[in-house]
Amino acid sequence: MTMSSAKIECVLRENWRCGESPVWEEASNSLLFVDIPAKKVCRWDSLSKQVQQVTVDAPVSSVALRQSGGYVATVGTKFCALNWEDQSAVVLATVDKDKKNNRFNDGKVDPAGRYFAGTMAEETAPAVLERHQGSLYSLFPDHHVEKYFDQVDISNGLDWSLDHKIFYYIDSLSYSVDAFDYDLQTGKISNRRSVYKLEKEEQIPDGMCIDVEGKLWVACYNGGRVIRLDPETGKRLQTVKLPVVKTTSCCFGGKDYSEMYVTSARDGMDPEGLLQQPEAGGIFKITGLGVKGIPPYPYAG
Ligand SMILES: O=C(O)[C@H](O)[C@@H](O)[C@H](O)[C@H](O)CO
Ligand SMILES: [Zn+2]
Repeated sequence: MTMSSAKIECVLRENWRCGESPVWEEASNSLLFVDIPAKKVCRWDSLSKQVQQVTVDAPVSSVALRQSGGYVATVGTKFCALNWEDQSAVVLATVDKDKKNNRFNDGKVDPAGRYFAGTMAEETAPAVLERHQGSLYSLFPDHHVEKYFDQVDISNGLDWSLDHKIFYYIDSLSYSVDAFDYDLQTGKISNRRSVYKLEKEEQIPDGMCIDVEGKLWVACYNGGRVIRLDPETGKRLQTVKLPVVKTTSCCFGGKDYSEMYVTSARDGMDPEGLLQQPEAGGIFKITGLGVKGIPPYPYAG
């Protein structure tokens, strides 16, 4: 597989502690993302190169567009609506009320406008946490929450097939990319199976997105790469290495969604690693991949 034309550029070197949940906002030519432990939602304007930030009151693990304006975000164990202008967050629903050590992790909106996000126990160090404490949820447009399953270790990447009939999901510590049958009408999932098991050097699967050919891109935490997978054959099609090891998530954006943006983390790195990887915690842009992505779905509530 050729990948020689891919070009990688660090577009933002503000050394985020744990960048996550990149989302392209076409209307503002911007990349939204979060810094989880810094409790920040960030918006990088790709034209002016300026970053705006909104600080919330708990770790913020994902952000998504909202059809009626503004954004939604998962903050602590709350689904919130975020007003960018006045920097206010309004709670729409709370989960895991009996689990004080839990927080949300990755989240994404489905093609019908439901906001899916899963939880995990708070980590004492990267990937070190009480196991099986998380669950997967979705916030419907009417603000009610449905729970899909529990026993999750680190709820992470998620996306839907182009025909909306499959939901792809990563529980990081299973080292697997899984698929479910998806019923877009009801938002129900069934028939869980694995479509790809990570190889040792690929390390921990984290964020994920789909491209226009229906192939999956998975950011490999500690693996310093994004990999492209064919969920039908279970084969890896491509590996793109980045100059930092803690690659956390990826999305397509830019003109016609022809660029890929990759977030990264610096939390958990020792001083020597930070010296060797000064761009750790930066945001990267990959061009020349030769495949495009699709626009993110906005939350419909
Ligand atoms: O970014 C996330 O999804 C988690 O919140 C992170 O803490 C790491 O991914 C995790 O440590 C590695 O699995
Ligand atoms: Zn993640």
